[in-house]
Amino acid sequence: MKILLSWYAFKNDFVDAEVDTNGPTYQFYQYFFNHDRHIILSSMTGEDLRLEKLINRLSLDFPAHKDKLEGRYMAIRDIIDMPEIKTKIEALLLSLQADQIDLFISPGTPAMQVAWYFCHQSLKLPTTLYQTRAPRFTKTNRPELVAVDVEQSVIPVSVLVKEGLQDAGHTDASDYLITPTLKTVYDRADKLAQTDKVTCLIQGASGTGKEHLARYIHEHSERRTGKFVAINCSAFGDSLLESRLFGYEKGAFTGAEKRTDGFFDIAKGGTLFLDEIGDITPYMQQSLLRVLQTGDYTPVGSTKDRKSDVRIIAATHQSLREACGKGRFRWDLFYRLSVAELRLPALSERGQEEKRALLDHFLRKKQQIFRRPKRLVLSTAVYRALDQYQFPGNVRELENLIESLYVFYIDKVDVDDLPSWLTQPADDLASFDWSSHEKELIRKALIYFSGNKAKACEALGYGSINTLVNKIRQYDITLHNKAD
Ligand SMILES: Nc1ncnc2c1ncn2[C@@H]1O[C@H](COP(=O)(O)OP(=O)(O)OP(=O)(O)O)[C@@H](O)[C@H]1O
Repeated sequence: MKILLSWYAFKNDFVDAEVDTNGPTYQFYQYFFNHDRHIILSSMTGEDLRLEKLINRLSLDFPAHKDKLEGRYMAIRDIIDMPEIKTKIEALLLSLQADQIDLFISPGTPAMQVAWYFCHQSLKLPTTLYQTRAPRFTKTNRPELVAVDVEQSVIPVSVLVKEGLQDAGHTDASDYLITPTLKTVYDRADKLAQTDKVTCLIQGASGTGKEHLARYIHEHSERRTGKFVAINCSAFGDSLLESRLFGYEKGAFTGAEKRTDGFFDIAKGGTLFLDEIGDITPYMQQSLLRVLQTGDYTPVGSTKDRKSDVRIIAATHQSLREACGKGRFRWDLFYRLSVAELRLPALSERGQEEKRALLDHFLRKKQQIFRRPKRLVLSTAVYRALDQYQFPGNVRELENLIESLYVFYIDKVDVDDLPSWLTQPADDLASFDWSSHEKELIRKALIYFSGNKAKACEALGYGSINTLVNKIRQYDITLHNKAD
């Protein structure tokens, strides 16, 4: 099925509160619409008169398409909050992934357009971005449809968004749910926050709240007036990571058109959070060790050192001690980083009561964010299903689930509304040996792509080549026909 998705334009699709036949949505129907279905998105929670008006008018003027039209309420709290918009359309796009999806990006706020762009670039779904050129800018005096040519990337969207919005994160005390199993770790974090630059290493599986804890330390320290800058080290190769961290001089490399600050400069007086530190190469380990030992760093292409004034908080999902034992990570860097070590438990280690407490916490939080008058009510069967589900993606998976329920449901949720993978009987998966399955997949991908790791990495959907390299090492995979 070929689906068209678009926001409607609050201003450009209307004149004097009536549908504008020269507006982008109307004109799309006049000239270009050849789809099986069109979902028009509204940022409101419901009862959006404009959306109803637009759908009625399009149905009336283009009766052949009447049954293809559908309005969808996305309840965006702040129409320029890109991460919020991105999260919601990401959930929608994933639910449509079996179809061909055209994204008409002309209508909507700039944040909505950027969110389409990020989702197109990173989700790797069969999406195409379209915009229209208004008649006054075309030779034919008719609108023109322009496909936006954007390469899809292997860098996860979280990295792109995080990088683009370093200042956007803001939390208050109620954002931190400190349940009994987290009490000791957050108490230690409080003590650490009282020191100025003491470095810290947070260990925990993906989604357990490492960045959340790092932000807590920052916000409870004297450094809270400075910036909290987060970077996912595994998403970058050496030269990109080096230039992002330390900055660069004009002309340092092709494309370095002006002197640019790095994250050490931006986070001056604040905190630098280095996620997935275990994935950095020996070269970058050496560079970081130098900053930690001497307090100096050198921008790429410069001969002058700069003084570092950041607290470094590093995080990893793997055991760095083990990596050091195997010679993959430097012990001296490990000791410098782990002056204070904090470990976050997986959600499965935290017990049912804490899982329920987190569920309630996110039901409450998301109600505020979505500005819903009432909290979403989950049926007893939903609670039972969630009790049984293991949440391998930890707190993040649980939070995303509640968020997507708020996107699609207004008042209550029953067990049939849950995604099917979540309600599968647990013993279907209990005997599933993920490691050997993954090892076999990697081996086959490498053989298929004649040992080319970049292609295998893309096909397997790993965010970075380092992840693949580490897994090859971890599973001890050897190929006889290596050719990369
Ligand atoms: N104690 C907590 N209270 C409330 N929300 C939390 C808590 N811990 C984590 N979260 C939420 O869970 C989500 C995942 O947390 P976070 O991004 O910090 O995980 P992470 O361990 O850094 O993940 P990754 O390793 O994949 O980067 C975030 O949206 C965060 O707000």
